Amino acid sequence: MSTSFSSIPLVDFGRLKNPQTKEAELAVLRDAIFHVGFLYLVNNGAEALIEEAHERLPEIFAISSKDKNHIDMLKSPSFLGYTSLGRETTAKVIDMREQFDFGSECSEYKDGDPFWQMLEGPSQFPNASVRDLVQRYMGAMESVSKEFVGFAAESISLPRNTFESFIGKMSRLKFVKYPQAPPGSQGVGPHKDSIGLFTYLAQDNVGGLQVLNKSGDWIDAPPIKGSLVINIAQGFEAITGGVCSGTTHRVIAPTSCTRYSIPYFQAVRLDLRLQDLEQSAASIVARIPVSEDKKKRAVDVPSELISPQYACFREAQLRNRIFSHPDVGKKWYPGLFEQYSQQPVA
Ligand SMILES: O=C(O)CCC(=O)C(=O)O
Ligand SMILES: [Fe+2]
Repeated sequence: MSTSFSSIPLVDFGRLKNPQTKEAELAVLRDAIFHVGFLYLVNNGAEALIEEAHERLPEIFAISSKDKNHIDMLKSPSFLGYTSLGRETTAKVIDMREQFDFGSECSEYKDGDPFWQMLEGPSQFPNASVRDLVQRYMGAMESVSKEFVGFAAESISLPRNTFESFIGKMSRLKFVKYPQAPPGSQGVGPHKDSIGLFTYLAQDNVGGLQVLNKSGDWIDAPPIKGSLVINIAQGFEAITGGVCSGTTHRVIAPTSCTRYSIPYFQAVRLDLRLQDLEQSAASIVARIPVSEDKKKRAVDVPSELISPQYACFREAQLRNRIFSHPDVGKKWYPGLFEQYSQQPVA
């Protein structure tokens, strides 16, 4: 087994569901989880909806600035809504992308709730037809992702329901537009997804997504029509005690056309505290067969969720949102913004 991958493995959902092929496909999934942290899920059953959503994106991004501003993310302490080009930052560099962030339906923040509960709240939609599309799309992703974590558990020799109790309330969905930009521009900078268990990404046919391997080389994740690119996010990394680590990735901005993408971030429970997690992680980790490949990546970004600096997931996640969207962070969480600005992630 090579320790540094040079391509992204492909997992067939149909084969996972078929008892005749399940074992063989679980071995492919296990390899992807232990060695790569990224995979393509083909035959996922959401192909028609993925195509429909991608067909709608150009028209959705073409709505007027007035309508976009009406649902600006600045209005949302839950970091949901519209973000115009140049207002998002990753690894301290501005990302060349414009986006709408949505969340699955959940109850509103009430007076007396802990302040971090504001991370989960109502979405802002530009119109009813986008709301309908988002709700259908999130429903489909919720089913795929729930089934997928079951297979992920089985692939690493854990009971199928191991991760179910870690799934959070509000998953997030983004519609993203990367405009044509000068060569070498940052679409989104190197990062590990902080806000969930796994991310399920539907790319268009342009390309530009790259994944960091253990030798420090950037490996292309070229588009495969109808597939979902799934990657381990920091929640799953933390729950497995860092054994199944998240993989750093980035997007190089397109130089000759616009690129669109739709990432779905499967929620992890925000109320988990590091100490609860340490206990659950210990029992999970004890049952995971030892990976043959523990090699750390040569170059990497730190994982906020497993940093001892943050007491719990919600704090780590809040910090991540505040840094990604500093204008929203400053407005709603000015004290934390100041405090986190002084502290690099350990
Ligand atoms: O747009 C993409 O292909 C990836 C986006 C991404 O990595 C993210 O939003 O976390
Ligand atoms: Fe990402």
